[in-house]
Amino acid sequence: MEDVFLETRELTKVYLDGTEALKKISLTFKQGELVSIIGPSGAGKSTFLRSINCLNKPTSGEVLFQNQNITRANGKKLRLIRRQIGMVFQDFNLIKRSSTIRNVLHGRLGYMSSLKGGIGRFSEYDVHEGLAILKRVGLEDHAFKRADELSGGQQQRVGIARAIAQKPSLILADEPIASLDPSSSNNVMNYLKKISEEDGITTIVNLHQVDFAKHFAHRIIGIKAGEVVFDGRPNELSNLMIDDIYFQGDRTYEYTS
Ligand SMILES: Nc1ncnc2c1ncn2[C@@H]1O[C@H](COP(=O)(O)OP(=O)(O)OP(=O)(O)O)[C@@H](O)[C@H]1O
Repeated sequence: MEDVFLETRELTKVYLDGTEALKKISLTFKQGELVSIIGPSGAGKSTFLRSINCLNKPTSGEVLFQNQNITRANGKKLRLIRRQIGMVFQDFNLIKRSSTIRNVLHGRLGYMSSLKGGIGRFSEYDVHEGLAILKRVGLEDHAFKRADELSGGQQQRVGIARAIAQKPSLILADEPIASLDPSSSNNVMNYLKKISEEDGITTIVNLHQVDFAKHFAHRIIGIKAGEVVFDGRPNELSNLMIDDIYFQGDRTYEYTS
């Protein structure tokens, strides 16, 4: 079991209104794998991703990250664990009026004293680092533009760059391409995969588009009504299985593979 990097044990989330979003999800993840989570709307994908770093506190069960129990951590310990986990969001979550590079350097804040971080001062080393990271996502020429002057795909690449600035060993991406056109989606997924492979970062990506999951992920996990109903390699995910994951009585979903 030594190559288990991240593990969820019977992870359960029941919201205050009684919705059972996750039902005892037990999974293990290896270092460096790119895993896509698929499933119909309301299946529990976001809840699962957000429960991993306790942004959404699980009701019961445990998350073990490099043998550290995140679910029992709090205060400084939780902050130190979270620093190793980069998040990428559907709506990018950038500071729109700030420059691209400043957004990227926000990923470094977890490494700065709160005083320095609070007034937003970055060292020459940080700026140099920020430019190098922007180069990795092909945005070095946009470093000093305002974030809201960039296209959606470029903004999401800034989101990825900000996550890398954190020097994470795990990236959690919640629907990173849901608001992008197919060409930008392809571009963003290519960068995410390249960085995950080059840096050996375990990456878990929630995706609505099954064809993107099949193309980019090493492994696909299908979640339906809070339970894992598929866990395998992209080539093991048959159309029948996709039907089974998404079928809710009316077969209204679409997939293109
Ligand atoms: N804060 C909340 N309070 C109550 N129920 C919630 C809350 N957040 C999510 N839920 C419910 O939990 C279930 C899982 O939601 P979740 O957002 O995790 O699904 P999802 O698979 O990510 O959906 P989508 O693909 O539409 O984003 C749904 O039934 C949802 O309505």
